[in-house]
Amino acid sequence: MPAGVVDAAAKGVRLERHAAGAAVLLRRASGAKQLVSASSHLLFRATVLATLALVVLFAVHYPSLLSRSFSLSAAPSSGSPSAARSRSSHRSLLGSGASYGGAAWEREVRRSATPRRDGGLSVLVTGAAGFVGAHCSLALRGRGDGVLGLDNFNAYYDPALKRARQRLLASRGVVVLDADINDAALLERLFAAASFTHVLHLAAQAGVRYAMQAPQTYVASNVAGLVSLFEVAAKHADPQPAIVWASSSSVYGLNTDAPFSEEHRTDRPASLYAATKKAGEAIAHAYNHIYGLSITGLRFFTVYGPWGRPDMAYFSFARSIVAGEPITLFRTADGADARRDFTYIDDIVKGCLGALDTAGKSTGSKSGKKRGPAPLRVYNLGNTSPVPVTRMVAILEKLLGKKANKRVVTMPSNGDVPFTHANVTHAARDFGYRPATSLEAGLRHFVDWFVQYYKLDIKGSNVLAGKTTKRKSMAMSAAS
Ligand SMILES: O=C(O)[C@H]1O[C@H](OP(=O)(O)OP(=O)(O)OC[C@H]2O[C@@H](n3ccc(=O)[nH]c3=O)[C@H](O)[C@@H]2O)[C@H](O)[C@@H](O)[C@H]1O
Repeated sequence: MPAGVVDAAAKGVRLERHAAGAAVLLRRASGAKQLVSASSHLLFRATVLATLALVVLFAVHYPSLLSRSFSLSAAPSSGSPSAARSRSSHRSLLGSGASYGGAAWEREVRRSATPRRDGGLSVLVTGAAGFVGAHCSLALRGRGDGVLGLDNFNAYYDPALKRARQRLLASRGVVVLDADINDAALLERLFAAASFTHVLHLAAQAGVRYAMQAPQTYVASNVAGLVSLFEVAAKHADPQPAIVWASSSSVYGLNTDAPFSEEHRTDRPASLYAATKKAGEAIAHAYNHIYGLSITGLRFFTVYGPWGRPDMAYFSFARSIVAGEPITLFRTADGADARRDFTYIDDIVKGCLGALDTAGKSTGSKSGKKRGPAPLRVYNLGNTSPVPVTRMVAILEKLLGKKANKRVVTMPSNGDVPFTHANVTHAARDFGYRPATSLEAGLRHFVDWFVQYYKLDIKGSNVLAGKTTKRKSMAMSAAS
């Protein structure tokens, strides 16, 4: 065979081998492709299933977040009070979301909300585990009204104190749900479960100076939360309840006319706290005007007493005096003592109940029609006798048997106002409000409770401020 033919034949054989090899490779590649395609189908299905499972889990644990509810928060650094608050609010959403609804839950709500006397009120109390909320809830229950409380148990101050108040209320038959006023779905269910005649809306972010640290929490509670409540009361409650809510003496801001009267200017707030309360009064006007909601705003003046708020000066000073720690007293730039119209809790409770009893009915309905104008009221609830903060400290020193370690500084520009002084003639005229407790008497009641609650050994000064110990069973003054 000629060499050229042999070469060509050899090339042909090699080509055939290559072609066969390529075919094998192609078959293998196509097999691999099928494998890849099959596994990507599997992967896709697994991803879809996992996503569905996550959605189901999310829906079970966070139903409020899937509804119309919302919650604003600052971006707190971890460990700050606002971080704790935000964590707590997260927990409360879990708590309320996971547990509300169902026949047993509705029975509990109705049982707590049902009056036990003829003509009794049925009151939804927001912030019921708070200072004023707990006292008012007990007083309402004490006279036979139905009370259902809610509270988000945030950590602005020691939640253990709020839990202790909740336990006390439970022992008197008042249920306080872990719930946030921004949880619109929950509020709707509450109004569907019980026919509340009234709402006593006390849930709020309190504290004048803390507003500089956590501004968004004030907007979330005092503005968004108020709107959330008004929305549900106006559009979902049938019949609409009458609403009494906590405004503040701080709305008078830089007002210098004294005593402060409801006719005075309130357009110069000195703090964001005051501004959110003033915004609340404007929002109340709009809901009254459009939806015929009966709304009463109460301007509280520095409320104090047993079961009080540990962030307030009288309470934190008592702790510091007992612990031998320094206290800081603010003086105005011209050297005057700051003065407050300190108002005792029992007087405030009487004012709140008086406002509820005289509230007048809402005139709107779920359909959006209102039959006519509904009451829109605002009242000062103060003591009518301002006292220098230095005098308050002197009374505490006497009651605690120990001198304060005082540091006096010029009042920082942090939202504080130099004095407050209430004119209460409108509240006296409309529901007989007459404050009857002197600061000496009121602080005595406070110190009695304080010593008992924290199990303090005052005589031996053997105490640790800030330590919460197991609460002794002790009645609230408002209920006794
Ligand atoms: O009526 C209200 O609407 C508000 O009342 C309350 O605010 P205030 O009247 O500012 O009470 P509070 O803080 O106890 O300070 C009392 C006095 O102690 C002085 N004060 C305070 C702190 C301090 O370290 N040193 C000091 O001298 C201070 O200068 C002041 O003169 C509520 O907290 C608020 O939520 C709101 O309800």
